[in-house]
Amino acid sequence: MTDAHKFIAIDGPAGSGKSSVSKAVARRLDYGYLDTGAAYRALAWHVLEGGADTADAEAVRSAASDFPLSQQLDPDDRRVLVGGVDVTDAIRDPRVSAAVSGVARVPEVRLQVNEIFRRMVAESAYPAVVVEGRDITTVVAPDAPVRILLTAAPEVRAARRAGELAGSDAAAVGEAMRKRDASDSSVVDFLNAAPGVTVVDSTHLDFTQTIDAVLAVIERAFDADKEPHHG
Ligand SMILES: Nc1ncnc2c1ncn2[C@@H]1O[C@H](COP(=O)(O)OP(=O)(O)O)[C@@H](O)[C@H]1O
Ligand SMILES: Nc1ccn([C@@H]2O[C@H](COP(=O)(O)OP(=O)(O)O)[C@@H](O)[C@H]2O)c(=O)n1
Repeated sequence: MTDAHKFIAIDGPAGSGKSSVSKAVARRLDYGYLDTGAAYRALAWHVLEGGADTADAEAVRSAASDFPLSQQLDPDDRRVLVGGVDVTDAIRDPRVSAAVSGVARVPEVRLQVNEIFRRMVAESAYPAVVVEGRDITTVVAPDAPVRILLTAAPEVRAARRAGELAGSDAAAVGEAMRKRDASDSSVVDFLNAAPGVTVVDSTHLDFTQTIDAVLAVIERAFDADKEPHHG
């Protein structure tokens, strides 16, 4: 059994604002923050570093069997290490973004990293942890008290992501994101909300409004919990 009650689960496609919004929400509430995509990215980096291709499922399984990942739950410590090597910046490289879906497609790897995520949350001293990814609301913590799907229109997501990568053109970034979302969504559905999951669509919300919308969902869920139960 997992400590499902400690999960604030947030899923969504690339560029929807999951990391930035989740981090801000965690800071506001003094909660932990876990970027599950960073773990998949770190494993993709690890496969590439070993000279293999992430399209090779056997190579991915082999890299996963020796994957010394170190990640913190502190929203202000974004460092990710693999075997003592700081890969924080390297895992954002377009080369890793292009390779990561190969890693995410291997079922045994998903089971393995899901256990890492559940253990990190269960063992943490934080009262709750904002955990963001693709399958947190559906697979990793389907019993979480708060489950949110963060979305935004594809062109808005592409523009936001392009704004982060210096010198990149929005069309190329959009196309790379579209490809990755298409590949990822054949593994888990993060484009449609599962029953009980609240959608926050940030297409027409600025950053602060999106944080407030997520905080409002959390507040409502915890207030409803405090209501006396009748019948
Ligand atoms: N509602 C919003 N309005 C404008 N920009 C946003 C909004 N939400 C997030 N951003 C910005 O969009 C970019 C992508 O967000 P990010 O959190 O990295 O998305 P994800 O983790 O879903 O890929 C970041 O630069 C972030 O600051
Ligand atoms: N829970 C998760 C999180 C990420 N992933 C994979 O990891 C990749 C990187 O995730 P990310 O959250 O860093 O991606 P962005 O949304 O930030 O672009 C995704 O493209 C998926 O292939 C996953 O399969 N399941």
